[in-house]
Amino acid sequence: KTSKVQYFNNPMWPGEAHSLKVEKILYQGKSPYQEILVFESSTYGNVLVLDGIVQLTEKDECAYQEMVTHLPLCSIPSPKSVLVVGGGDGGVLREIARHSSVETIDICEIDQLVIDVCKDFFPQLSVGFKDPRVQLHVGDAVDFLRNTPEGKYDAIIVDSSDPIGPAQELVEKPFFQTIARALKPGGVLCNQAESMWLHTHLIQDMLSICRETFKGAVHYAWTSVPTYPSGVIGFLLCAKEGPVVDFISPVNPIEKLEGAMEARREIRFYNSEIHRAAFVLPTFVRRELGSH
Ligand SMILES: NCCCCCc1nc2ccccc2[nH]1
Repeated sequence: KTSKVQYFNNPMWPGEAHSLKVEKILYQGKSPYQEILVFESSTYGNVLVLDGIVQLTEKDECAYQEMVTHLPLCSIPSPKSVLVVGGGDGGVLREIARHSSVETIDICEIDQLVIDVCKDFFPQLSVGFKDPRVQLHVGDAVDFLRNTPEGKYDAIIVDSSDPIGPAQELVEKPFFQTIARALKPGGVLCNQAESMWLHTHLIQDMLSICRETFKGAVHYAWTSVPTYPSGVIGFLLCAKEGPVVDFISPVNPIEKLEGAMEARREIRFYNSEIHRAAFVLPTFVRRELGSH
């Protein structure tokens, strides 16, 4: 029995649909923000679907969670305070916790039901919430950041769903301005930035907003996630001020993390070479994004 997880009319990837074989539906529900589905797939472990869009599978979540976290955190010497916007599954928290320099981890997730469901069905992601440095704020990140003091964070990670639905306002200029204000002078932002195969217009819009808002380096990076439409997803890395951070080579290599053996053993995707490679772009992307 297979069920089409993606529908042909999804505006994010019109005309495309992706299927995973469903062994068993584990949870179906609706929060005030989105429909939530969890099922056991035949070959990718448990799968989390929000409004019909695959958010993560147990098999390939590492590619996304590790890259969205370590690309920014390994690009600054000693991150101490970090904010996660979205990320209710806990995977980014799990990855941040590997950085012993980090002292405080704030997370602002709008949907409590996503957090509860992931605690039940994705224990190896929601383990991130157990770290004593984590402070959970359930609510709208736009309000949260408006009330955040200036210069509070070394790094902000926007682990959002797509800009259709609850995450629409997370790609607009005012939001990026509140992020820039909340960052410390040497601070960095990393946010989910769609697919180079499907969304170069959206990426161009985000890039130009970020180049106006952040005075430092702004680069696009990408990774492979087989269960995402087009098989890739990208990230926008922005430095609040220049020229200290260039992102291209990790100044805080993951291999040097204290207790590296422990931390590295659990890491399944990210390493310092993959970090460098992530910023290398295909020719059509350089052309369309205006290679910087
Ligand atoms: N926090 C999960 C981030 C991914 C959300 C779902 C998703 N999957 C995608 C595939 C290609 C481009 C953008 C995408 N957005």
